[in-house]
Amino acid sequence: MSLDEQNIPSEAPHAAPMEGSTSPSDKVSAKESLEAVRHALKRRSIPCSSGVFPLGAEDLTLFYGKKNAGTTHRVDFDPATDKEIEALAKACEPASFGRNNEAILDETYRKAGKMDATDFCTKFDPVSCRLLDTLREALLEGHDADRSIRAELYKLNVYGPGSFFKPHKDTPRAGNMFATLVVVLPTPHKGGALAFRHGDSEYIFDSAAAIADASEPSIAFAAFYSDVEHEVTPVENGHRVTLTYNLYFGARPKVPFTVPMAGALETSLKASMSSLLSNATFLPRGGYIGFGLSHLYPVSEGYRPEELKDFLKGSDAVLLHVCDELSLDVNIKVAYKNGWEFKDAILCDFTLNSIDELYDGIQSLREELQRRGGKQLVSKPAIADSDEAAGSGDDEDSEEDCDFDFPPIFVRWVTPLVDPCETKDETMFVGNMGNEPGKEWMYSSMCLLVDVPKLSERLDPDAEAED
Ligand SMILES: O=C(O)CCC(=O)C(=O)O
Ligand SMILES: [Fe+2]
Repeated sequence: MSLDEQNIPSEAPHAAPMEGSTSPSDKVSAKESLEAVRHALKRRSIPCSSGVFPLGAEDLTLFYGKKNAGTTHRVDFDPATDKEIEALAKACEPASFGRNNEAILDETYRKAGKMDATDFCTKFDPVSCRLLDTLREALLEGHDADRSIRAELYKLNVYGPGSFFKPHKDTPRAGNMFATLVVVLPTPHKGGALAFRHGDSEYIFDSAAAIADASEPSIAFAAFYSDVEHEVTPVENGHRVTLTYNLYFGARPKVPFTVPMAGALETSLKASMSSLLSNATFLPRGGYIGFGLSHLYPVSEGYRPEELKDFLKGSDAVLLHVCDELSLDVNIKVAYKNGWEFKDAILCDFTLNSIDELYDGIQSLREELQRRGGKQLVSKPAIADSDEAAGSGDDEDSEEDCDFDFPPIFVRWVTPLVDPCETKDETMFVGNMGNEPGKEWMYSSMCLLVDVPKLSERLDPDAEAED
């Protein structure tokens, strides 16, 4: 089960499975099928897997010390003494955060100690203790479940009383970096919960309480897609010691190890999409439908959005898989927009970076996007109110009466484009805030553009287009 698949309510709007059907559905309206597709994809659950993992002190021994400092310290969590933890806290440096390329020290935003991975060594290994195996099922889709995940140790952090880290997304460092793992070591403390936000949902994981309540010695863990907004709430007492890992997609095995299983999301999405596509009132003459992806994805200058097909997360990966199963032609596009509205967006199959530095104002950006082949987006409702009543099901994608600077592309949106800067805390601009400076890779809002064939071809895929 993917992180996004958890908590899928069983009550979904009615959608008749139409797989294998050769006649148009007259029982379920296109609107109902569309609602069922939207319902399946709704960002209702937090893409996070968290809990406790039983582990003895012998697996947690920590050594630390600076190069050429002459001394190395050892901490055993059986349990560690206050003196040992205080010494560890003292050996840390103040943790900065990233705003674009800048490393910023600002204790009103992040108050914690950090130790770089070069200055410590831990016996804890998420691979050999099988924590990563436990997480794999939640992190990867059924069809990806035998894919390898590489865990790169990133930092050790110590949060003393009053320490916290305000909302941010974790800075992307590569196209295949997709998730973060936080491991909370068993030291007595209170507070320092991890709070996550995605879409309209919020989830709080009180790791301190989880460790205290565990029936056997345990660490606490939380693994989440790195573009999911998260924060560490203030530590009330004691010290919260964490190890963080960046998780990367490994290569897919050439021959699958296991027979892939469809999850609940895949099953309901495939049924509702099949139902929609076989409805005679839905786009009888064909056209593009767009799905704003639920997650943000790292892109860098010159990156081709199509490369992302290998790195989609959660429900986005399921959506692509379902489109493939339904033999639909799918492209990934990036949307560049003017201001905070997508109404003037330009859809591109190339990416730019450092926009503000490279282009002098929005007009020259538009010109550059046009020069590179970007298309002016004309958004349309997936089903116009009049469509089903009129029975025509598709209004003309007409250029008449419209004033286009350059070639338009007409898209009917099933799910909206996500604003990369959306945050619950409107006093902050989290779009460029990360846990590390860096602008080489930036999160971008992407969409799947699906080319829906005309009705006769949908119902009989073997029939050649006659006109
Ligand atoms: O320590 C934690 O729980 C999370 C820290 C974090 O969010 C980060 O390092 O980016
Ligand atoms: Fe973070």
